[in-house]
Amino acid sequence: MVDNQASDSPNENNDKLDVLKSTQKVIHTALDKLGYPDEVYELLKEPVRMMAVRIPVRMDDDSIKIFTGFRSQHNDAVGPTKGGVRFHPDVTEKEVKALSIWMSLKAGIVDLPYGGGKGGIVCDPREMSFRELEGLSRGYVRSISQIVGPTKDIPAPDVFTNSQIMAWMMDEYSRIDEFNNPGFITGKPLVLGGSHGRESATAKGVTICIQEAAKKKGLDVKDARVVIQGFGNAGSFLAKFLNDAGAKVIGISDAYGGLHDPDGLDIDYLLDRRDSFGTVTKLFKNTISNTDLLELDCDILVPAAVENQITEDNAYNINASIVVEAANGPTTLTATKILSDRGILLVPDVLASAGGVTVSYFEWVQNNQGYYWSEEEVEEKLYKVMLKGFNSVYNTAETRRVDMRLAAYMVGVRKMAEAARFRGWI
Ligand SMILES: NC(=O)C1=CN([C@@H]2O[C@H](COP(=O)(O)OP(=O)(O)OC[C@H]3O[C@@H](n4cnc5c(N)ncnc54)[C@H](O)[C@@H]3O)[C@@H](O)[C@H]2O)C=CC1
Ligand SMILES: O=C(O)CCC(=O)C(=O)O
Repeated sequence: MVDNQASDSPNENNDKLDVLKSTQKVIHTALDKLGYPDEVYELLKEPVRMMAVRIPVRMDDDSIKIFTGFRSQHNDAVGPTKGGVRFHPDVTEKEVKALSIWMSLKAGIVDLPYGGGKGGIVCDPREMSFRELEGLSRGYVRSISQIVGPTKDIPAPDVFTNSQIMAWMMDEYSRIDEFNNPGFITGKPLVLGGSHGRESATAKGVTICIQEAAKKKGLDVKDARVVIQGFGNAGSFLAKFLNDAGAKVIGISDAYGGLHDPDGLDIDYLLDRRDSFGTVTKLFKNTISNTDLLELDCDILVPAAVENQITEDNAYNINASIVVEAANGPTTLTATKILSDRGILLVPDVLASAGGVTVSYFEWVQNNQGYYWSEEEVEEKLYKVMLKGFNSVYNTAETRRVDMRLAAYMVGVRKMAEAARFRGWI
């Protein structure tokens, strides 16, 4: 039996889905286990900076709509903050804060010279035109321009944002700065200083974690049955990589439902038919719910969509021996404990999804030096970084007898705490 970070009392039901509270709880436990005093927790439990903005956008019908956006900078002791921008109707200030804390932890685990940042806008880009999205992207950059920049805070893509949106944001920032500034943002198109391999980097990193986790469980990926929730940037590339590696992808889903075929889905066909928001199931009559998808009998389950998908309500019904979190925050703390007690190996988000920010770092380095790397160089470097991150978390979990999430927090928080101490902040 390993030590788990969570044990909620029954009257704390809402708190269990509060991603900020739960991440604070694990940070506290991780710092305690590492022997840091309480001041360190007081510093790290909230972002050092949080900006809320109101963005007016002229819509296609000539009306003006005001959108709410956020940029959270968790901690910049190690270096500039870094993290994606999410366009989603469910974005909240608390969620963006938690997402920025997770970015700090990722940077610590894969040893990047960054702290964590994250942004979000409350909107549904699936219902906006191309021109309205451009107005919103540019308006967001104007609103946050004072606190971001290539040596301050570097945005990137996340849910429902892509390389086109990064291009508009880079162009707007370059106009404000009166200087062509590709290092302001990552995840750009290649012709604007993007990096080879960034688009598929998150899925590549997840694939490396799956391969390593499978070895630990004595499972061969090419014999594995895989279920993936989410068919966007992370989920669709992952389906492709695993399918190409010989695994049988038997279930995938998007926001509207899931597809299941115990003999394996035709991934190349689905990739061809998905839209730019990762929607594909609308084209099919025989779909299953996301709830049923998560409970399918499989070897490897990958939540690659949104938060709070595996909770105490379904954790006992998860039918996989390995769960690898491509999404940020898909499993609650209570569910983490249930899965761990059931002997399911859970590779946590802050490790598994760190491939994206790793190649974003490579993109920023290439922009700063004006010298660009081949796809092979990027892949080789990403593999080394992810393997090292996986091993340090796995070994910490083994030696400290804690679950992989707590181990990842222990590895991730240390660099930040040390940097803050050397700077004389605590
Ligand atoms: N894009 C990146 O580089 C990185 C993404 N992530 C995380 O991976 C997850 C997925 O992100 P992306 O693939 O980039 O987003 P995306 O926008 O490309 O795709 C999102 C997918 O999730 C589905 N989805 C949205 N809401 C859903 C819901 N309520 N239930 C079920 N499915 C839903 C969408 O239909 C789509 O298939 C997020 O948690 C994100 O933060 C983590 C690290 C890096
Ligand atoms: O590529 C980046 O800088 C950030 C990616 C991101 O937002 C994430 O890992 O959640």
